[in-house]
Amino acid sequence: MKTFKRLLRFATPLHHYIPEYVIYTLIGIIFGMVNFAMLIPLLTVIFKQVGEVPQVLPHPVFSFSIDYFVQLFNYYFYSFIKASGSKQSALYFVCGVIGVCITIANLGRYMSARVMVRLKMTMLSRLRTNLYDKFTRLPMGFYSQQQKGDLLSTMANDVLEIESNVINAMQILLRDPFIIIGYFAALFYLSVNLTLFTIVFFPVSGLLISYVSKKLKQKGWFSQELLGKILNVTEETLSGIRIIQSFTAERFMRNKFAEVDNRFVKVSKSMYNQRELASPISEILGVIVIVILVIYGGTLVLNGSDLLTGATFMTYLVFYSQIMQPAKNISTAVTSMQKGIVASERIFKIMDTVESIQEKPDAITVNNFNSSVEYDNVSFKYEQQYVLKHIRLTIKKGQMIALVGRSGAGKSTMADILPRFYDVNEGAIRIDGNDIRDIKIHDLRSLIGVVSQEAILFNDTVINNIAFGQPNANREAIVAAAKIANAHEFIEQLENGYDTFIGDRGLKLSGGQRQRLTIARAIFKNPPILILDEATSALDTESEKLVQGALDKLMQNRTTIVIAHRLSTIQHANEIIVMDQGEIKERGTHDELLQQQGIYHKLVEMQEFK
Ligand SMILES: Nc1ncnc2c1ncn2[C@@H]1O[C@H](COP(=O)(O)OP(=O)(O)OP(=O)(O)O)[C@@H](O)[C@H]1O
Repeated sequence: MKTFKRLLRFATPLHHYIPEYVIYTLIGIIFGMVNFAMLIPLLTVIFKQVGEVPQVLPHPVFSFSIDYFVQLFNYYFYSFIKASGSKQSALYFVCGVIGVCITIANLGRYMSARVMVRLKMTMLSRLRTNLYDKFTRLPMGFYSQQQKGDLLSTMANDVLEIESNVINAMQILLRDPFIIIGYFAALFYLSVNLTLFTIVFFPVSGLLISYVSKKLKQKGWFSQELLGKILNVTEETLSGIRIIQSFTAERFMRNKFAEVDNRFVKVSKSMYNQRELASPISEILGVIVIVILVIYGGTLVLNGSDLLTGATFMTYLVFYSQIMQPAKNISTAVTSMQKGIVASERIFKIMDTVESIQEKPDAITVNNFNSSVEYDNVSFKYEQQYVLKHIRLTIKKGQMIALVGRSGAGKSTMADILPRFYDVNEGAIRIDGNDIRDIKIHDLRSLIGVVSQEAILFNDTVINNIAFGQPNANREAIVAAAKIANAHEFIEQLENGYDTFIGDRGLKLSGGQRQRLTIARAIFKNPPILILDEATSALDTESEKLVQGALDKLMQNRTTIVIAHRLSTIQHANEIIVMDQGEIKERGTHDELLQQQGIYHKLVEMQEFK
């Protein structure tokens, strides 16, 4: 119930929908019932049971009761026969009333459905947007523990699940109980005896249905989780298709896929089988009651009892049959509601994930970088083990610092903690003397530009990729940035120049071209502090020259941290930091380090040897 209430909050304010919905629904129900009530006069006319037309026809005095409306109908019914002098015209009159009632009832239903569509769309759109916002805010640490497929499944399937289950169920649960109450009132009006008899059936079927739905809830969790796994394998396959094909690992991946798929099929089958059970159970119970009803009521009519005429009994049965559908709807709605609630819980679990990187309420505004970046006794761990230990490093404005060391030494981690992708566990990082945790996150990140090994681009035009996040950027400035990044020439040769769509993740471009675009993006952003994470390591020599040239221009007049494997590119660094197992083992200029004959010396020798 808590989850459901929370879900409803996404559709607030509810008074924009509920009163309107109730009015339209009541119109639908009342005119639907009047429509069936017309059966009594219709059958009476057809079976020629209309008695003598009374001579005096008093117009009934208004009161809000069924009797008033029955008398009003009779008044016009008999006036009509009297005026035309034939019972045939009474038939036309009844049919006319039926036609009008059907139209109004359906109009009411349609309008109430429209209100629900409005509520549904508002709620789903807010839910999706909230989830998306959360995705953009969640820290890197969250993503290293979560699989992309699971998150995509939440955005696509769970939201859809809410659409198809919760909202439809809500629509039914807000409407059909009223239909049932309305029809029961009419049934009581028609025959108290018969109705008391049928009422016993309802709680019995209710208990059965709630038992089935409870079982369904557990499986709902499980099957969505498995669906997420299917998406994970698919996503992995699509992004690694080149490797899968070249390693001829298709069969291996297929087996992996088939394994999760089979488990999903098994769980889904059993879940659907149970869900399907709800409907036949209620149907069988329903038919049993009707049979008993027909025997009991039919006997009364056959015995000529005063309690029930043939026409009333027939109408009673029709009214009763109208209860079956909403009753069945409710039972199905309860089970789908459970399934939808499970999906909502999954969405809320993500929404409730604590954002470990928080901005202090009194965070300070920083617009420029003036003197230094300082790692002051910084220690950091992702999980149990520290991967950075007591790091002390000061980078003065305009300096270029290079981080080198074996794979896993902690170089990328050093870079990631500067824009607060992760927060340090001990010590502090300071920019111009301010602890970065005291600075507004937006301001901090605006000071820093990152060019990483993997060129991350978006499925958009060249221009929007360079001026990423700034839709109204100056075109000339963009072109100037591309020129500095050695990218202008190849962009010009693209089909639509700067307006060319570069495909999913920039797949229409070569590796070097992609990298130069990311450099152009960094140049355009023009941040005072730059992090270059092995930006040239994935390129061939020709491409590397172009990219390195672009990088050199990018680094001019900037404070730069370079993570490099190719030591030739960092010989001019103001300071080279040699890291190993999370610690700084050596530091100094290229020449100083060579003289030390330590780790750096060995690394250089190894590369020269290559
Ligand atoms: N998201 C993560 N969760 C847990 N451990 C991590 C995570 N990222 C990195 N590590 C671990 O932290 C240590 C340092 O990793 P880091 O990526 O900083 O090294 P690196 O020096 O940049 O290596 P490389 O040169 O191979 O990129 C490694 O032992 C690595 O296994």
